[in-house]
Amino acid sequence: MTVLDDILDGVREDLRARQAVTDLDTLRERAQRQVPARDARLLLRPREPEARGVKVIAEVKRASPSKGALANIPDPADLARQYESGGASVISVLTEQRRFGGSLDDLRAVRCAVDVPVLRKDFVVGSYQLWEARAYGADVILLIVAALEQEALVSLIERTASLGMTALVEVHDADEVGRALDAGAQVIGVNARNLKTLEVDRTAFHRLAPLIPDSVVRIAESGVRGPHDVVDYARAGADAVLVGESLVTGDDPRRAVADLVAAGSHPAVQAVRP
Ligand SMILES: O=C(O)c1ccccc1NCC(=O)[C@H](O)[C@H](O)COP(=O)(O)O
Repeated sequence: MTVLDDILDGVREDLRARQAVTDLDTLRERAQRQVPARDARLLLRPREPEARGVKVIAEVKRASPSKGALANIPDPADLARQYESGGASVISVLTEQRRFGGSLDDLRAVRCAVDVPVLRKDFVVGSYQLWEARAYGADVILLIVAALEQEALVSLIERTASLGMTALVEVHDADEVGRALDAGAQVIGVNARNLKTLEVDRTAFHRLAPLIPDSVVRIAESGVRGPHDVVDYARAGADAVLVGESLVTGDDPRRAVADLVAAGSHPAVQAVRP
């Protein structure tokens, strides 16, 4: 059994428990009371070329299967405010509880604290979680190709769009890039972390980005240690980087995000983008 399989087993069990407490109709009503989802795609890839550069998606991440406990984060709303004031374009909130220490309450707290779009980062296995995400104020949802059959992926991408949200479709290899494109993904994240071995290979983005058409937003996920990695991903054509560990383990998250944003928007970086 892989780490991903193990995570998915726990996710399904926790999902059944939540479904027993809150039925879909109740969730739908809550989702309909939310303000419409914000357009994350346009923030990650602005129309004006001069506003481009590499954007930063900053993650609220307490723990991980690869590293164990990372940071205490007693007030995720405060951390999200610091990320936003450092210039993050999107805030990612890990809501998986068992391995990442996150929750839907974290998602709600962050949603209430910031104006930028919020990503629910979890292991989605069914549409109930999309309604949940919208009901708690998410604008973006992560869909991991490796965790889904193709039919489910297609239908979850469609459902995400019908809820007004943006699907960030995560891939790890060329086969998954093909599946994401066939399913209609408009935003693709290449995760440098192998979800079977947990090893980080930053060259994955360089290999897979050329397979992703220009019309699709390209995000480099995982393993960003500092501005030099942003510059490196810019060279390979990233529109954005998704960063967790290096932000939550540092002592000044606002400054750390600001440094990444500065690297991503530097004229020299713009010049090396393909
Ligand atoms: O972070 C992990 O160990 C992990 C293990 C298994 C599945 C997913 C995992 N992480 C989720 C993520 O994709 C990252 O939180 C995100 O890309 C940020 O990565 P990092 O900057 O390396 O914390």
